[in-house]
Amino acid sequence: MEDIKCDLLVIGAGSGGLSVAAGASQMGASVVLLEGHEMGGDCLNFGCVPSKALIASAKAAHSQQTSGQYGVADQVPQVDYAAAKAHVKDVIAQIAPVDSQERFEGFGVRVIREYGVFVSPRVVEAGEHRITARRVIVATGSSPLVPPIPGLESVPFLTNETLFDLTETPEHLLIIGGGPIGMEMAQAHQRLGIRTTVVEGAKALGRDDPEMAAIVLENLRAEGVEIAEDAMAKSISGEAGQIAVETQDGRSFTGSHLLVAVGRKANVERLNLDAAGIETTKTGIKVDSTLKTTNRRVYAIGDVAGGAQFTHVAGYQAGVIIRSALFGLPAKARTDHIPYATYTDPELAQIGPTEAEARAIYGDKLTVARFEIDHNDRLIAERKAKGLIKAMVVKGRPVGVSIAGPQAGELINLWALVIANKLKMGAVAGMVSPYPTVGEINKRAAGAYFSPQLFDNPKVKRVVGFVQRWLP
Ligand SMILES: Cc1cc2nc3c(=O)[nH]c(=O)nc-3n(C[C@H](O)[C@H](O)[C@H](O)COP(=O)(O)OP(=O)(O)OC[C@H]3O[C@@H](n4cnc5c(N)ncnc54)[C@H](O)[C@@H]3O)c2cc1C
Ligand SMILES: NC(=O)c1ccc[n+]([C@@H]2O[C@H](COP(=O)([O-])OP(=O)(O)OC[C@H]3O[C@@H](n4cnc5c(N)ncnc54)[C@H](O)[C@@H]3O)[C@@H](O)[C@H]2O)c1
Repeated sequence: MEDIKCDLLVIGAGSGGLSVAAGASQMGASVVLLEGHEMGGDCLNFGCVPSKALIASAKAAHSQQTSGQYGVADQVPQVDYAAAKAHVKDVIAQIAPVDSQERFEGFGVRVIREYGVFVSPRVVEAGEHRITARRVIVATGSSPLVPPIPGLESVPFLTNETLFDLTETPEHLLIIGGGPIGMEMAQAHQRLGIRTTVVEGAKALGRDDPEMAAIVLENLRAEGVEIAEDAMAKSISGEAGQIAVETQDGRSFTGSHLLVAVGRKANVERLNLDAAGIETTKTGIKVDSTLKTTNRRVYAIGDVAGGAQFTHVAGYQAGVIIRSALFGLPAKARTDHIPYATYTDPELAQIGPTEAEARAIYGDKLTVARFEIDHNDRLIAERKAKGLIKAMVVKGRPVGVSIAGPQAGELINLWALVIANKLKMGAVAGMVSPYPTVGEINKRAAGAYFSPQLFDNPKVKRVVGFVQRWLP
């Protein structure tokens, strides 16, 4: 057993752990990084990157099928599913060097490719190494939740960890779960020519504003994705190539392949957290607003910390704890300025509370400004003008924004800046956007906030009338 002492021990080389290790080592801390599986974690290997690469294949196929509207004859795309998966692997390989062991060793990080296990509040063992660190950061991520649905264990099924390795073309993909994974993968497969059915126990995209989700779901259904809602999977039967999902209300759905996408579970089992006095909750490791666990020398960040499960959240939290662990400065993690997007077509993006959530919090103080994306000239030119933006505004400041439409994930960036810096709607209204851009949507939403105050205001009309009488 080799004994190692260091300033920071980071457990998990995914989005959160790598950000801490890169930042802390380059600022002069001695850092040990443990990774039991693939460098890069879920995002690079089984999550964001492969899913967005497959969505790109699907978009290419869809463009061929829909080019007739631009005067360029439609064609039936010749999809090679295995080649699309080869493209996915190639994209992962292009990004992998950024997350590689070699790159981190170049920063001076000691990378150990083993799973870490706490043996005491300050000591972690990993293979033949015993590490004592001033501070420990648990960034072990999450894994697909496999629900205890009777029969699931007796049929072959896919999760996000195996889907991107599948090269045989499914004839009919059944997906249990209509969250972001289910809906992104449903549309991607449908566009690649694969019949797709989503079996959702409650409402598809149910975490989003229902009015915004409906815009996305309508388009997915129009493209042929079958979406069954209020369809809680109760039992599963069949065999490879012929799998049936029965729902609680007696419906039955059959497909050739099954993808299970019903949420995540935090990766805590291997850690032996009891030995370190670290408590957990139902969703992950218990942390306070500074991301400290119940062991004050140990932080938890990213998916394992049980909050919003996104790569940019893990990255943001990494910055917060570097401030506190390296410089001893107080640093609290905010959540009000965190955006997220679902990369269906159209996309769905959110920051802060939805309209219903904002009404519950702010009551009469809330104003909701809306702009129909159908009136954006650039999107009209591209025949993609469908969608909606809503800004939830309190005392002139946006607290939340919802966007359903093309490039919603890009458009929400501006609001992330505005909300992070507590800017007012006037800052967005006063900005000049180049014409014709999709980004004008944001300015139009701000305009929609001010127009009742300017155009439906008798006082303004009286003042203008008065001034006009006296102006030379
Ligand atoms: C299909 C899919 C698509 C997604 N798309 C997006 C997206 O578009 N945008 C977005 O923001 N988010 C997306 N996410 C979520 C995103 O992938 C996660 O939020 C992010 O990866 C979390 O980072 P993390 O550092 O917490 O964990 P991870 O990236 O999962 O890294 C944790 C690492 O810890 C390792 N580990 C676990 N236990 C131990 C141990 N005991 N010792 C050592 N190592 C250990 C694991 O092997 C893993 O490599 C997606 C997720 C999925 C599944
Ligand atoms: N674009 C992105 O940023 C992106 C993309 C994919 C995943 N993610 C992250 O990964 C997380 C996990 O995604 P997810 O889609 O697996 O989970 P999710 O929890 O968001 O959605 C799971 C869905 O499965 C349904 N469900 C649960 N049990 C069921 C059953 N027995 N039968 C039928 N339906 C059932 C739930 O009602 C829910 O709608 C997301 O919350 C997100 O944080 C992000």
